[in-house]
Amino acid sequence: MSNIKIFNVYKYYNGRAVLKNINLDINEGELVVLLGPSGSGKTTLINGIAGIISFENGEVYFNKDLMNNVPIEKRNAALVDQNLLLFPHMTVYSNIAFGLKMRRLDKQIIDKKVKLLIDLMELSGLEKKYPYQLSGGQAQRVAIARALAIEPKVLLLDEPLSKLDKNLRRNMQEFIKELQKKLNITTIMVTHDLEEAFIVADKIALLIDGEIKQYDTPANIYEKPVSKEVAEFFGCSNYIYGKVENGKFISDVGVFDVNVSNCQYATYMFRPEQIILGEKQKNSLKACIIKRQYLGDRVNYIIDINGNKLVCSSNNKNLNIGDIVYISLDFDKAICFFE
Ligand SMILES: Nc1ncnc2c1ncn2[C@@H]1O[C@H](COP(=O)(O)OP(=O)(O)OP(=O)(O)O)[C@@H](O)[C@H]1O
Repeated sequence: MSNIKIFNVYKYYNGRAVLKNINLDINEGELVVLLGPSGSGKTTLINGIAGIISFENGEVYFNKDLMNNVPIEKRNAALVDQNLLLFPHMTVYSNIAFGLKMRRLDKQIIDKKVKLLIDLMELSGLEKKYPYQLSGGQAQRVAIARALAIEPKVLLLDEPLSKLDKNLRRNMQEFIKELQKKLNITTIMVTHDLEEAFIVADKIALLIDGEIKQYDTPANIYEKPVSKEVAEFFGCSNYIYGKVENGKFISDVGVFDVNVSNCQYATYMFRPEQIILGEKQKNSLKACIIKRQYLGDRVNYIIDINGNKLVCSSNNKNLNIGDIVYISLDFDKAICFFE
């Protein structure tokens, strides 16, 4: 197992920086997700960590060893990407054993290691099957088993589940998370799927336009985004603009007690689920429903308060356009961005 340190990494293509000042500290045994929109640099970064490409600037360390000039096969990192590239003419057993045979290990040792992996990856009974006879999820597990066979210190997964359908993908996400914890192997996984990132990650590095915008736990990155840009990436947000004076936030929506004492312009952000629909109370605000979006397990209501539109998510599905409702806002839990 290994910790990973990435320091001041830059990568240029045709004179354009596609990675800018990337810094990451990954603890031994952690699973870090590189999350970001298409073209943000995720694959470039993971390929550089694997040693498939080199960076123009910066350093990559596994433990305290500088990897920059270490060739790919000596880095002790295994990369699994969406293309899998299982050997089509080899059985499941031979595919998993391949790396071990290349290392000329004793046949009995190979057999023992492959059998352990077949158990671990829940592939029993499939040893003699060929890749074309496997389901997508089984083929993914073989690819991961093959990568793990050489006992890498670092596991690198580049969108490994992108070709699976939704249900299979969910099962494999749980599987990868459990496996990674069982083996305690330092892992970096690329995805552009928010839910997948939340399910598997110990920490998420959000990459936008070649820069890490926030590196944090899933809960912090969602609930305490450092900027509006990060907040927007993780879904719909409501913003209330105003001024803070003597511990009061004065806005078009209303005047609220807040814990911010300085006198300045501020924007408070509320996720749709943080706008709570309820009975009329002392501090609740009167609003009118102007639109509703049925989402199965919940409804998003667009409400109007004094001409301000807010989105509010609720599992009360019985409200309709035109209904008058009361909402409460917990400013202690909201994120405040100062202007
Ligand atoms: N070999 C290359 N030559 C020139 N430009 C490249 C090369 N590889 C990647 N790029 C550019 O670098 C940027 C980052 O690409 P990269 O594949 O790392 O993004 P990504 O976040 O993994 O995207 P996706 O989610 O679509 O796979 C893109 O603008 C891409 O066009």
